[in-house]
Amino acid sequence: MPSLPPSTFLPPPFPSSHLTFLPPPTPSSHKGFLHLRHLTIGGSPPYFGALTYSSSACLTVGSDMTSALTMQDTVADNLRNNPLISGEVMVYSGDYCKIQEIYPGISGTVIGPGLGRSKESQKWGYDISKFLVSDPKPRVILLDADALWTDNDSNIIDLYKDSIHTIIITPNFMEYTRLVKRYLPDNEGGETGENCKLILEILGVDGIILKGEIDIITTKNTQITCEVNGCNKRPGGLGDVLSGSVLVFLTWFMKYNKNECGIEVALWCGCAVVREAGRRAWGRKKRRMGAKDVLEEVGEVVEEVWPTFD
Ligand SMILES: NC(=O)C1=CN([C@@H]2O[C@H](COP(=O)(O)OP(=O)(O)OC[C@H]3O[C@@H](n4cnc5c(N)ncnc54)[C@H](OP(=O)(O)O)[C@@H]3O)[C@@H](O)[C@H]2O)[C@@H](O)CC1
Ligand SMILES: Nc1ncnc2c1ncn2[C@@H]1O[C@H](COP(=O)(O)OP(=O)(O)OP(=O)(O)O)[C@@H](O)[C@H]1O
Repeated sequence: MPSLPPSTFLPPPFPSSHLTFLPPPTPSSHKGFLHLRHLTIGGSPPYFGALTYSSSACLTVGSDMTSALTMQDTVADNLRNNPLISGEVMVYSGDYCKIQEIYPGISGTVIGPGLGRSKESQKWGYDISKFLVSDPKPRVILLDADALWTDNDSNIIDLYKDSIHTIIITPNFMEYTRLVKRYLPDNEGGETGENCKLILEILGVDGIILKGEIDIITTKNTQITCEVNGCNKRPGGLGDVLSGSVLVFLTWFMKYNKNECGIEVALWCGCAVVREAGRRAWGRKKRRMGAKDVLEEVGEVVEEVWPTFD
């Protein structure tokens, strides 16, 4: 009987002192100030689960408040029943009213989980992206899943090229393959790590997490891997848990980091936490493990690696 692989969370592939960027708990901070507010955008039927996983991960990792924006009332109703989504659940179908109201308080956004690939949902994602990109205050924006879909006349990702914001993309194997085909057609057989660097430059983004058996993290300055032991099953939704988790670590890093290191540290933390949570969920549930079980472990992992003291 194979036993659970051991935890390989620590040491990280950089000095452990670089892990010390999480906000110090204090009893006096007001809502959204210390652990920040986040926004997840996507979720069209039948994919509202993806948006739920991503938003829930934000809160479980430690966000003060997470809001969600979707295009369908039915999706919004489902999200409203999720106690982990403590912020507004908004439906956008024609004007930016509500998102404009809350956006000034948002530190970071994920766009894409369950967004869908139909013409209608891609156009919706494109319109929202125009709003996100045009905001004059630099923020963190993470493009995941269907925000990376490239079979359109106008691709969402092209809007984010060289923007003032910190832009991260988190493709899975297929999403990455499509990006290489679209943006590096002559280099399809190229070495993966090398192609990641080229894709980063062509897209004009700040970071790429290529998810897989090993997560390859590429930034403008470096490339590292996250090889923390994970789970032996790939239930749908793990990538969504990853996008919400990475978002929170990165917004914390942007606000609180005082070490001499780059954003790859925050990206690695998000990947490592989800992989370690996956290892624990696998140990507990084996074949019946789902993304929800991983989500349940994420907060424990964060607390063990970065304990809070009263
Ligand atoms: N709960 C929800 O609501 C969730 C909703 N989600 C939403 O689902 C939608 C579809 O997303 P996706 O990622 O499944 O679609 P896509 O990119 O076409 O990949 C599928 C194809 O890729 C292949 N394939 C995959 N990995 C491979 C590998 N390593 N190596 C080789 N092949 C590999 C695989 O081939 P197969 O293994 O089946 O032969 C299959 O054909 C999307 O809208 C997303 O937002 C998800 O977020 C999940 C949770
Ligand atoms: N072969 C693998 N071995 C170990 N971990 C993996 C493997 N493939 C992916 N992972 C981990 O699973 C997580 C999600 O990656 P995955 O490729 O399943 O994303 P995804 O397809 O976008 O997920 P989703 O189902 O949410 O769309 C990442 O944390 C990644 O590190």
